[in-house]
Amino acid sequence: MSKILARPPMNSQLQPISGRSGLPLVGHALAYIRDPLALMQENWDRFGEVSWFSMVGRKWIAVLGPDACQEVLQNKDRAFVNSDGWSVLIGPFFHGGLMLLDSEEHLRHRRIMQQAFTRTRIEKSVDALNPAIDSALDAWSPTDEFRAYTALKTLTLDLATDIFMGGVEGSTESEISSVKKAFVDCVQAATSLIRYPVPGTRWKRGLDGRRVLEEFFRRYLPARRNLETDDLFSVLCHIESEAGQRFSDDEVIDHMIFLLMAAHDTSTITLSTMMQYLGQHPKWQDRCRAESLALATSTPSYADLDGLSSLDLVMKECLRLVSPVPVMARRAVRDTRVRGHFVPAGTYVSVAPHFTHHMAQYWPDPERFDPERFAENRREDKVHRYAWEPFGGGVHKCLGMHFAGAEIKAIMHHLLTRFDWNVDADYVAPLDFTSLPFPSDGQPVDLRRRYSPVR
Ligand code: HEM
Repeated sequence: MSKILARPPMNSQLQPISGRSGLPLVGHALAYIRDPLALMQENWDRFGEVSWFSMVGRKWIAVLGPDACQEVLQNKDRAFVNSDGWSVLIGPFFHGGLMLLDSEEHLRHRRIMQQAFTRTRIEKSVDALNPAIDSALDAWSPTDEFRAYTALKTLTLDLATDIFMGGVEGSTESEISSVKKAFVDCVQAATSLIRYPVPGTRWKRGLDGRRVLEEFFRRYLPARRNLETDDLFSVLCHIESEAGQRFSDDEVIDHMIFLLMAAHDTSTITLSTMMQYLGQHPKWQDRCRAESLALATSTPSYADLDGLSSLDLVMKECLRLVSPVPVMARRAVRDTRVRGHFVPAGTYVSVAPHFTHHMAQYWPDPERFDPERFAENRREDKVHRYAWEPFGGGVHKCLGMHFAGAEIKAIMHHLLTRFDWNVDADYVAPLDFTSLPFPSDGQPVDLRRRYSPVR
């Protein structure tokens, strides 16, 4: 049965938001985890662009379609905040991260952090990534049931500790592995159903993990302040905005913990989606491999990676098919409107690019893997400014998107030149959306060592 969220003020001409509460206690949480697209499609069919649904005792509005997403993300009247929205999901573990800040504070931090993602810095990161990827892939042992997602997750976490922390000279191997575990605990805690620090729960492990990460970064921070190197940890200690503002020690720590999270699962799922579809479409795999081999190097520069045009089309298509951040959280801090609907102060808002990416109105045959839709002669993504929005939009648009593209292409370049792989044409990844999407079977691929690596 549908109910309205709140009655609009008299004479406002605004529509109420209709929706449904789902199962007792859990609401639509299980339906979302299993198949968010089906849940959103049902809301779209029944209620249109703006509707409400319930998640573990809390009502959220679903903002669907590019027009509605654009309105919230552009946030012209500043009625929506990130902090109160994201905090209920990940706040205790990732507070202080750029995505959880608002208004002037957000602007100040973003202006400083932008200096960490300039073209020159990304070029240096690519130079550091190449040998790290190369040596990590030496450890891959191909099999016909190789768990690609699982291996990619380890790879990207290793790269993050290398590239983001510079290995942190002086730290021991056991310290680094406890940091990795603490980080994973924080990520997993964000989706815990029990949200109290009861011993033995994911929530408690997450809180403990946060403490481990804080202590670790605080211990090594003075050395990073003293010596400027190219890793992100050191960079955050030294950058300043054009107005000369810098991060305090606490701010560096908060940002490091958040950036590890922002960079890790998002890149991993993109890579694993690319491996899946390239495994199912050998012509595309050959085409991408031919471009990579033509570079004839195992140390491609950022510009080289930029020139891998087929890989770029594949990456964009995979970001469309499986959006690493399927929904973005916001909260209304005062009464406002979305597409003519009344949104009362306090409403939790989920903006859903993943749904837009599968709308047949904008993407012909949306479930088909068709990278050419992004080619210059088609540019289906241009049909609406917010038709393709895997990196969000507005003032919180992903700051790491160019870094992410470079890292993903660098890893794919190394994979394509070393291996070929095959995935059954009928395989459908069993995606779990408990947090960011991941294939619950670890994504098996038939992986073969094909070429001796280009040196
Ligand atoms: C395929 C990979 C990635 C995807 C799809 C992705 C997606 C997103 C999205 C959708 C947002 C906006 C969230 C919102 O508006 O609430 C975001 C924000 C952010 N991302 Fe990414 N991201 C990726 C990789 C990265 C990487 C590699 C980094 C850093 C190294 C990064 C750093 C950030 C930061 C700092 C923000 C917050 C920006 C702000 O609030 O001003 N992301 N990302």
